[in-house]
Amino acid sequence: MLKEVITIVWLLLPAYFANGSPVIISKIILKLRLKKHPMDFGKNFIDGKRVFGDSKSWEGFVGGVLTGTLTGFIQSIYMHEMLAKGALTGFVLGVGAMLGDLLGAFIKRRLGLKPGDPLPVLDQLLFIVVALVLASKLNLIILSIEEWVYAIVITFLLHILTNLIAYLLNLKSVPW
Ligand SMILES: CC(C)=CCC/C(C)=C/CC/C(C)=C/CC/C(C)=C/COC[C@@H](COP(=O)(O)O)OC/C=C(\C)CC/C=C(\C)CC/C=C(\C)CCC=C(C)C
Ligand SMILES: Nc1ccn([C@@H]2O[C@H](COP(=O)(O)OP(=O)(O)OP(=O)(O)O)[C@@H](O)[C@H]2O)c(=O)n1
Ligand SMILES: [Mg+2]
Repeated sequence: MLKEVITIVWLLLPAYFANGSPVIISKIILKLRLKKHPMDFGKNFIDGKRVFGDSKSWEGFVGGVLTGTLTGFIQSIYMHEMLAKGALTGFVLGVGAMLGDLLGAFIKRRLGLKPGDPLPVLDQLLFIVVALVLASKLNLIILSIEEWVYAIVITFLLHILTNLIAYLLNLKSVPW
């Protein structure tokens, strides 16, 4: 059981770090009094609400993808595997995580939820589902049904834990 958990967390680590990094990157940008650039350029969707909202910035997205890529690259050094494959897998998991997060924000805005409002399950899981679907479509990571179940349960629990930590560390204004 523990072996499976560690294997899955190791596999998903680029997506985890990609998803967690915008929180830290945002804090750094704020501390440096720099400006974040919203991915929707401040525009509204046809329903008159913001497309994604100010919570989705280009800096966070690019930072997340770079963090995922770097994580995959470092993993392949540690595992003495092909560096290019590790970086590519990290890049794909990073892009998938950021796209999943973006899709979540799009859905939440359509539902009239403000940035930071909770949407349980979607908040915790959409990023990893999109990352894994993208990685499997590109034949980089193919999980069995059992591994999918592990991935969903572990991510759900880790997301709650890390968001609580981020809140306690004053990195997020909400613990979710
Ligand atoms: C890896 C294993 C087996 C266990 C990890 C146990 C654990 C609790 C690690 C703590 C990770 C950590 C450093 C937390 C600090 C708080 C923090 C900054 C969390 C990130 O933000 C929370 C959340 C944002 O999600 P949301 O935008 O969707 O609301 O991120 C959720 C993250 C996950 C679900 C995956 C778990 C995350 C990790 C294991 C590591 C997170 C890594 C970082 C935050 C470092 C980012 C690196 C750079 C370069 C800034
Ligand atoms: N592409 C991204 C993703 C996240 N973030 C930063 O990371 C924080 C936490 O991300 P998340 O929890 O996904 O956003 P929420 O604040 O919950 O907003 P939303 O309801 O849109 O998910 C965001 O507030 C934002 O400061 C960012 O700048 N750019
Ligand atoms: Mg959130």
